[in-house]
Amino acid sequence: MSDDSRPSPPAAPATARTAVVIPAAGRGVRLGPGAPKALRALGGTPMLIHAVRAMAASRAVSLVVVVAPPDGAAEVKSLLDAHALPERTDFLVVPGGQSRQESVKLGLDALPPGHDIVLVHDAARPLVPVDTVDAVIEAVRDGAPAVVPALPLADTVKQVEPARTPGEPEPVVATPERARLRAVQTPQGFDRATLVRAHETVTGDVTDDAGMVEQLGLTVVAVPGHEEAFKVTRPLDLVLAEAVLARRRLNDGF
Ligand SMILES: Nc1ccn([C@@H]2O[C@H](COP(=O)(O)OP(=O)(O)OP(=O)(O)O)[C@@H](O)[C@H]2O)c(=O)n1
Ligand SMILES: C[C@](O)(CO)[C@H](O)COP(=O)(O)O
Repeated sequence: MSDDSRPSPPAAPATARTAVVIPAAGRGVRLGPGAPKALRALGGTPMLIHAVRAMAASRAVSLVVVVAPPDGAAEVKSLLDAHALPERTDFLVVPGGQSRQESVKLGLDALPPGHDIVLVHDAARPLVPVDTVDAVIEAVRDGAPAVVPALPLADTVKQVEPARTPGEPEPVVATPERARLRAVQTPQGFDRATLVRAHETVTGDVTDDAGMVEQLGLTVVAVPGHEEAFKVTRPLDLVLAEAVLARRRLNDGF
């Protein structure tokens, strides 16, 4: 942990404008062969478009920056142009990098001034409800420098000594108390200056942006996540996403 002892930034004011960075540059190796994951169809529409619409559904969001596969920025721009999106929201597309962390940084670098709250949302979480997005924004407006949507776990979690050879039995070394564990989702919300500082300061392996803020020694808070905000990672997740979408369409009557 690198606590540089600087004070927490002041709370973003209630009028602060919100921008979203959507890292969408991953290949989707765990989903199996095919187009980059964000461009694969869900209910006939690219997963990325669902994620963009989910973010733009919040009236607080005025800008969405999509971080495209490194050689796919033109294709992503065409996709955004071809789909109906709210007119009150601006869209930017930038090419991404080799890791999620690098892609988020490239998205942050492209943000124009005037947005004091920044959300980071995985393109791979296409079905997050707008209430979850708004709850994250509200917690940042209320003064938290970093906010994660989170859910309690259903499984017991074991810490193991990872096998040197895949498939070998792995010794269990600890069982963390489940009641204190949470599975965290996106969008994760930040005071912009805090997130920029985290990406400029923290190096090494991190799996989410809030973890980088923790390494600055700042407090990250969790708000309730949503079961439909799950990440499409493996083939079975896509089956579940199709089912959730079909149920929504049935309920909405189209
Ligand atoms: N170089 C990368 C890697 C990932 N991502 C994005 O980060 C999000 C979460 O990553 P993940 O679900 O792991 O996606 P992939 O990296 O595509 O999946 P995999 O690890 O199975 O290849 C996704 O929206 C993905 O597009 C990105 O923008 N740039
Ligand atoms: C950011 C994240 O979605 C929070 O749960 C997750 O850590 C991303 O992991 P991935 O392996 O890059 O999909």
